[in-house]
Amino acid sequence: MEFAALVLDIEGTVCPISFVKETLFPYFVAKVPSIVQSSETQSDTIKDLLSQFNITDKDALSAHILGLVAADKKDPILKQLQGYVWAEGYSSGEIKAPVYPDAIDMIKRHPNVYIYSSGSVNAQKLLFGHVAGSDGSSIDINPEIKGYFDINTSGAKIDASSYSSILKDIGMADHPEQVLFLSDNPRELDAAKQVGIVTGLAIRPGNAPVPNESDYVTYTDYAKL
Ligand SMILES: CSCCC(=O)C(=O)COP(=O)(O)O
Ligand SMILES: [Mg+2]
Repeated sequence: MEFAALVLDIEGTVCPISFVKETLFPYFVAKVPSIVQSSETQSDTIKDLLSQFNITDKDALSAHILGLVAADKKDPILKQLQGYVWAEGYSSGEIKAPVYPDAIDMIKRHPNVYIYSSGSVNAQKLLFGHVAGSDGSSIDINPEIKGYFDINTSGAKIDASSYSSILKDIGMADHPEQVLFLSDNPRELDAAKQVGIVTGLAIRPGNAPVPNESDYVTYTDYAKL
C-alpha cells in the first residue's frame, strides 16, 4: 500500500459539490427561519449554538445565518448548527449522500482513512451514515472510517498548522510523506504540502476548474488508492 493513511475532504472529493449546494444547503436554508423564530422550543444544543451568534433580534439572526450560507462561509458555529439541522433530513430518509462508488470502495479498502471537512464532525458522521446505495437503500460506512476532523477540532483548512495538528492526532507527525490528503481545493492542498503531506487534486464533474492544475497530482478516480 503506497500510503499509510488517507485524509479525505468531502465536498468535491468524495461527493459532488452539487449535493452540498443543491441538497444540503437548501434543506438548511428552508429550516432556518422557523428554527430561529421558535428557538425557545429547540433542543439545548441548537439554543446554545444560536446564542453564540450574539444577535438577539430574530429577523436579524435569520438574515445573518442565511447570509453566511449564501457566502459559503466556513463559520464554526454555522457548520455545527447545519449538522444538527441536517440530522432530521437524514433520519427521515429525505437526505441520502451520493458518495462516489469508487470513493466508497477506497474507504472500504484502505485501513487508515480519515476525514477532514469544513462540515462538522457530527455532519460528517451523518453523511457517511446515510450513503445512497445503488438500490435506493441507505448504507452506513462510518465503521470503515478511522477518524474525523473539522474546523472546530483542527482549524481552517487553508492553514498549514491544521494539518500539523491532524498529523499529530493520527500518529503520523514523523511520517507526513506517508499521508495522502485528497481535496478539490488547491489552497487546502498547498497548506497540507507545507507540512510534508503528499497531496492529490480531485478532478470530478462539477468541481471548479483549477487554472494551475498541472502543478498537482490529479485523481479523476480513486481506483489505485
Ligand atoms: C459534512 S459535509 C457538509 C459540507 C459542508 O458543509 C462543507 O462546508 C463542505 O466543505 P469541505 O471542506 O468538505 O469541502
Ligand atoms: Mg472540498
